[in-house]
Amino acid sequence: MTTTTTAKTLTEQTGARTDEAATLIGDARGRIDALDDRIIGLIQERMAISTVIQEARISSGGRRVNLAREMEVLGHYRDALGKPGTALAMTMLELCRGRI
Ligand SMILES: C=C(O[C@@H]1C=C(C(=O)O)C=C[C@H]1O)C(=O)O
Repeated sequence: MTTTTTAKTLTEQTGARTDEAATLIGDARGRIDALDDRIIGLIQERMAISTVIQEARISSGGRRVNLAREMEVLGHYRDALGKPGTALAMTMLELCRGRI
């Protein structure tokens, strides 16, 4: 079987109907990709700090999870981003301390 790959034009890649809109979208997507890389890096940094806290608490005889603190974190995200912020924070907490 032979596979032929044809490069897509910027207009095809973006769904725009004009070259002007395609260029704007292409540039803006580049900025979004850069932001996503930074966000992922920040989440990884948060995971590492959260692990330090959890290990210190467990080593001291405590539990991995502290629900009162998690309520504060959830409230922080909800206040800033509304209901979807709560869902985002719940996913982030799961990344940081696993499923409970
Ligand atoms: C990091 C902590 O430990 C756990 C992880 C949390 C987090 O990642 O924000 C919050 C509460 C705890 O369940 C903490 O107590 O601050």
